[in-house]
Amino acid sequence: TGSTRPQRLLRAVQKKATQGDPQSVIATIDHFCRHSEWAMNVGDEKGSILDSVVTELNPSSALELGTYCGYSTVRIARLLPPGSKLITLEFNPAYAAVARQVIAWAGLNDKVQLVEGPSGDLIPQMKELFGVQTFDFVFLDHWKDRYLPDTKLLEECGLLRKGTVLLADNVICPGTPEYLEYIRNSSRYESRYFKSHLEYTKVEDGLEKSVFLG
Ligand SMILES: O=c1[nH]cnc2c(O)cc(-c3ccc(F)cc3)cc12
Ligand SMILES: [Mg+2]
Repeated sequence: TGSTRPQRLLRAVQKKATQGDPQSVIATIDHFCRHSEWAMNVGDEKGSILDSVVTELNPSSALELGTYCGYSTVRIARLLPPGSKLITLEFNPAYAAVARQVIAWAGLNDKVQLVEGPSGDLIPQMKELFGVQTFDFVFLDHWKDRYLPDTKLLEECGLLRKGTVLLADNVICPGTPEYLEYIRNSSRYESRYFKSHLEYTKVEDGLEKSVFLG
């Protein structure tokens, strides 16, 4: 009964990062994943692209699918304007428990609502449970086989508006071919691929940014 990798990542954050300082939490996790144990955070290279998309959009309401240890949650929430809200969905309770503590250490509790459960069940409840009208920004980073069904669900539940930006991680590695096929051929989206690398490696990966046209 040893510790898990997410628990060791959390321990590194609580040991080395400054409480209330999101940048130091980000830097600590990147150092841990580069020099101690690889973990599936979006990472610093793709994370910079994520930062530029969020900064340009300045969203009031954002959704993240797949919290894991909270690394991208912290990256996004630190850039949000006062009064805005990031809802992040995680179905693995062990990951959620670690992420709550990482988000708290970064001092971002007032901007983030972490909800445990399967995205397919939670997305239809967004309006009634969290008073969401539509999302300005959605970061897809949970499971490759859920990207397409969850995107269709977001459309059907009226959670996207003209101009909503979807940003999808891992469209090359592990790869989301059905999602790419749909989103790149749909007249309801304008898409662009940002070539990058799998976190902390030289393997190709990238982010797909898609604007919903309504
Ligand atoms: O399952 C994943 N969810 C979200 N993000 C991921 C991510 O950024 C990377 C990977 C991943 C990539 C290569 C590999 F050899 C093993 C795992 C998985 C996920
Ligand atoms: Mg990912």
